[in-house]
Amino acid sequence: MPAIATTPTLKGVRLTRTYGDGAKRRAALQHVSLDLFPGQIALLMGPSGSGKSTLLAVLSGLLEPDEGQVLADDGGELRDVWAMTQKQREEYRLRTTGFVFQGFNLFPALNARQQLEIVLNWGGYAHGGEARRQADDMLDRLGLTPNRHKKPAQLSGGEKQRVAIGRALVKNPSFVFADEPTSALDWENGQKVMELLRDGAHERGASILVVSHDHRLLPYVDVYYHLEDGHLEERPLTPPGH
Ligand SMILES: Nc1ncnc2c1ncn2[C@@H]1O[C@H](COP(=O)(O)OP(=O)(O)OP(=O)(O)O)[C@@H](O)[C@H]1O
Repeated sequence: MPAIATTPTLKGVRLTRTYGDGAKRRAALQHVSLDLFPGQIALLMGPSGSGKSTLLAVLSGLLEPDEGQVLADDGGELRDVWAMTQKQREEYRLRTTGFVFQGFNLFPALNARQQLEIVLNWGGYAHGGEARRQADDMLDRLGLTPNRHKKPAQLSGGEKQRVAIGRALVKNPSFVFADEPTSALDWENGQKVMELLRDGAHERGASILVVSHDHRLLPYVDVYYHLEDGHLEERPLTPPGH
């Protein structure tokens, strides 16, 4: 188990988010605070409708909270994500954040290598031959070299999710947010995906937050949060008595 830094790279501070108006008003998050650390993979679980996707969207700069702050380490300085202009926030997200979704969200017209190259091109990380080299290097780590010329329609679910993880990690992001990354996969491929995400945290120093319903993911993470009715608590990784 690697040493996890003691200074958080992302701090969610007393986050509250409600949906609807009047009698239909409902709090999806109520004063939720949590810290994410570099080199750490965290799991967020909770019943359906407990606010997991809302928390992920707020922390990743996609959904504005009604109250509270999201403070992110950006170049050694803690910045309030929701005090940035929209343009600053988009630039910050592009520079610092990778996403992995249940439905893979790959570009249908691009092959595996191009899915990674385009991220490097758009973010200005690498171009031309250098982008291709970095994309191929990541595909090799993911065991996808024989598939690098295939488009999503020619890949299995597990292969598509591995490409999606490569796309999230190739720019060496500070944060990776993964929403149900294993739920469309069989358990064998689900385990591979969790190993790759764990390596992304432990070897590349990313802060990774995985949202899932699946307790089998617990052995792959460093910390476990349970969300219920908009309230968050940290729980032990090993249940009492084990
Ligand atoms: N856009 C919206 N408008 C109104 N209510 C919403 C909206 N998005 C979410 N909610 C409500 O907020 C609560 C939390 O939803 P959220 O999607 O964050 O939960 P979740 O834990 O991710 O659920 P699941 O595990 O089913 O994906 C739910 O009661 C949901 O119905």
